[in-house]
Amino acid sequence: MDERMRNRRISLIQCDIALGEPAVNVRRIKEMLQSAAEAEDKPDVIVLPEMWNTGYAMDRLRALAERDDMHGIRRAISELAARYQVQIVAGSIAEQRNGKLYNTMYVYNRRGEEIASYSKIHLFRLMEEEKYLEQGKVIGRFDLEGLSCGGAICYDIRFPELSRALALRGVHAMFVPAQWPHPRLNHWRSLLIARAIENQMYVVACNRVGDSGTQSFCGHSMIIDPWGDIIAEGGEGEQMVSGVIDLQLVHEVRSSIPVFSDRQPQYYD
Ligand SMILES: NC(=O)CCC(=O)C(=O)O
Repeated sequence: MDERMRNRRISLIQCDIALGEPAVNVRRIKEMLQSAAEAEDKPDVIVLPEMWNTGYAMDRLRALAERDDMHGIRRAISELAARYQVQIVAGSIAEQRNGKLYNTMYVYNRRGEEIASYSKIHLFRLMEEEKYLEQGKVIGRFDLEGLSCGGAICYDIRFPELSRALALRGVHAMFVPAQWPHPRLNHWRSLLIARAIENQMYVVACNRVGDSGTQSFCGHSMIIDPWGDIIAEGGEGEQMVSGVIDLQLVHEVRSSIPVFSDRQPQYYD
């Protein structure tokens, strides 16, 4: 196997988000994407956090959420992916489609083509998502140059059924954009590690930092390998968190403990 296809460098942009300021956020994210893509150790994949265009400005979301590319978000990310020939898991954005609001992840290949989207399935009541957002109805699967990937957005990681459904569809790496606040840092870290161990897959999770209203977001973006070891972890400030993932390790872990052949689904429902 081509070594570059096997080992991939991933960079997570752990950043603050300006509440209800899409123009500010788009400008900052474009700058950060550009500097990530121009880094000496250029990543194969760049990952962004959840709802990075608006933050949780829920009561103003109908006016602020992206519709008809009004802030040029999808076009801008696509152009950056193509210009730097880098793959981008563009976190998620608040968007309006057919009059409904969604929290949606978009994914771009090195040619700037939009290859997948996933709208958050499990809406988080503590941040009033269920009042304002429509839930997604389809799980998110995509392929990054031979790496079989899945998407889960923040609260989704509390539902092991979703990551297991992705694993059963052959996923090797689950990407998790998030806006996860204190005081639940231990849940964030433990759930991500558990999802990686139980599904024997990489978990690549990009959280935001900074304060917004009463919330203080805890960062600690992480790349976790299929054995559950943390290969990169951020602190609580703005930073790039980078690491290399190796598809071969997924196969090695899955053959050392054959969890998928030992499942007994006839007893689970
Ligand atoms: N944005 C979210 O989905 C937050 C989820 C969260 O904080 C949790 O504890 O779950």
